Amino acid sequence: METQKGQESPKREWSLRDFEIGKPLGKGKFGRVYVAREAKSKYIVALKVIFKEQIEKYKIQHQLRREMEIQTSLRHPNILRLYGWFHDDERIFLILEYAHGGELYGLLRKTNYLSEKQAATYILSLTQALAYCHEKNVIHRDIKPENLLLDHEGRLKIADFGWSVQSRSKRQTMCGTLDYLAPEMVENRPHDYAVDNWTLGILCYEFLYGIPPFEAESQTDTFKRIIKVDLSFPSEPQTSAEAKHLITRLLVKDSSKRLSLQRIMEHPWIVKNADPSGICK
Ligand SMILES: CCc1cccc(CC)c1NC(=O)n1cc2c(c1)/C(=N\C(=O)c1ccc(N3CCN(C)CC3)cc1)N=N2
Repeated sequence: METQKGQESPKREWSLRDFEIGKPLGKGKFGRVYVAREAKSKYIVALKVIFKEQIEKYKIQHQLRREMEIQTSLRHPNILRLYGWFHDDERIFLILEYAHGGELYGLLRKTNYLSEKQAATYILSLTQALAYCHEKNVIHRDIKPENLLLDHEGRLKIADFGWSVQSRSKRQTMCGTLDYLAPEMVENRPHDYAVDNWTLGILCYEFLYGIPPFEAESQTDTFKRIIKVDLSFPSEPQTSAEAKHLITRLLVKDSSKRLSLQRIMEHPWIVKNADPSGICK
């Protein structure tokens, strides 16, 4: 945590005794996430509890280690902080930034779809976070609405460790949904940074229409629609030509032809609609 003067607190050894545990935020295959309060500073965090026997069982120690090292090294306003971690005999505890606003997915479900200003603001935040990740050679953040949180001011936070912990409020199709995967991913071809540009196109469409563009009854049909880039825009709700232009320039099968992150930030729809502060009231 930052101390009052805002400089980093020294790397100290944390333990469960340092925290008062609150209500569970979600649960799943590897463990649960709770609200927690650090006893001395009263600082609110989210505590992700992962069971060691689950990690041994699924042989993912190194993946977890890599994800934790990446997450600890990332410092960006739109990426959820991992402050530190500790463990006891049977569990590993991740001390995470607490996002008071909950899941963006919840907001999307409640309002069906977002305004162009809100959608553009979140796409800009995601683009800036991804540009930062790509600078640090981190690709393929698993960005789908279920992995996006909102802080107390409504600022977007990418909250994934590439670590699927299923929580109650997640879509059933969540586990293994193909909706967000680029053609090169679903065709199991080598993928690079440009998969994230594709996913930004998917999310922009879903923010504006409330459903991902290639949604279909079965995974096989979604698969077919993705590799065909079978993209069409519903007549409702009305969206601007610029918004459709941006989506069309991202959902391109040839990954080298997708709009770059820099060009997304300069796109007329983003420049006109996004709130640079990342907060759109
Ligand atoms: C939930 C466990 C899980 C499974 C899979 C992936 C992820 C990453 C998003 C997670 N979450 C995770 O790691 N999380 C790390 C987190 C975190 C989750 C979180 N907050 C919440 O989950 C949350 C949810 C609802 C909330 N509401 C308050 C306002 N109300 C009106 C509505 C409810 C407020 C906060 N803060 N850091």
